[in-house]
Amino acid sequence: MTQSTAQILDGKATAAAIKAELTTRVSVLAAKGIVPGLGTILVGSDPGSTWYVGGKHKDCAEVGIQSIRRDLPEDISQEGLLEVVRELNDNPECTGYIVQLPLPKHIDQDVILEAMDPDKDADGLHPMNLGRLVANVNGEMKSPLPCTPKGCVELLRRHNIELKGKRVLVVGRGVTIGRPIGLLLTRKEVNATVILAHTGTVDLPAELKQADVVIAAAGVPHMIKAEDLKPGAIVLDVGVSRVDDGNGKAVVTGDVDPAAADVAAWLSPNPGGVGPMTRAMLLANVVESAERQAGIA
Ligand SMILES: Nc1nc(=O)c2c([nH]1)NC[C@@H]1CN(c3ccc(C(=O)N[C@@H](CCC(=O)O)C(=O)O)cc3)C=[N+]21
Repeated sequence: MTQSTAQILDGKATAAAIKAELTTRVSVLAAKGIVPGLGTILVGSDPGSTWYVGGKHKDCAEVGIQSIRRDLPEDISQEGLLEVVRELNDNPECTGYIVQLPLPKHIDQDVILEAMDPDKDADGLHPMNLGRLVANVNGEMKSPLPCTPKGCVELLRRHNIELKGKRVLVVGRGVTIGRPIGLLLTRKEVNATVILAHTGTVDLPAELKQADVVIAAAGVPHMIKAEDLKPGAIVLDVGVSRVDDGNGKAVVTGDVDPAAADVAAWLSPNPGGVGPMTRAMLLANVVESAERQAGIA
């Protein structure tokens, strides 16, 4: 076995630092009589989703954000879910909210996301906010950004890693990461060159070999092999899969083969990398939106 050489992109420590900063900003808002409130809508009782939603409420308590929870049965109708969406749109205590994904198959995710008030969209997944991200390549973004892409950019920025002029390969075209992240990375303040690979890509190893930066967001356990990477690459392992550990216990597994640590210059661990950053960026979106509503930002 060769020795691991990659430096760690520590999402856990970085997220803790961001949460401390957000706690201060929440107390500034509190002094003006404003309490940000995050709503969550969870449909069904998938253990993974239930765990994520629980984590979001814990995070809120840590930084002083109020949280509002709507747990709904798996068999709720689309109209029933829309009613809850409208209730949170109109609820003044809820300054931002998320609908936990995935939704059950009988519900049209696009209809639900479009029914949200874009100003309360804490995930940055409303088509209005995704559209604003498409339209704006320069200057300050005044609308919420998708949490995981925002977390990736922030994780690199806080490790002083510049992407200007670098060739970035994004693997995966999902709406929460793969499709929006290129829009962020090609903004003028980042200036990366981005290639988006997906299951229709013909020669993924050839693309990987040329990439200075790899953002692995396919959700396929260990699909990115160490031998395919360019030596010295910067690798963000974003995919999350739950895999049986052989003893009937589910363990979180990323998209990147652990041996990548011998080839990459920087590697975000999974767990402990982009996941905690996603959670921190959700809190940041809630605070930023409350600041905008208060006329501070
Ligand atoms: N509307 C919506 N917004 C989301 O942001 C969203 C979603 N739906 N559906 C599911 C995915 C997944 N996701 C994660 C969040 C945190 C960790 C996280 O903090 N993971 C820890 C612990 C991992 C563990 O032990 O389970 C870590 O990486 O260290 C992971 C994954 C948000 N998602």
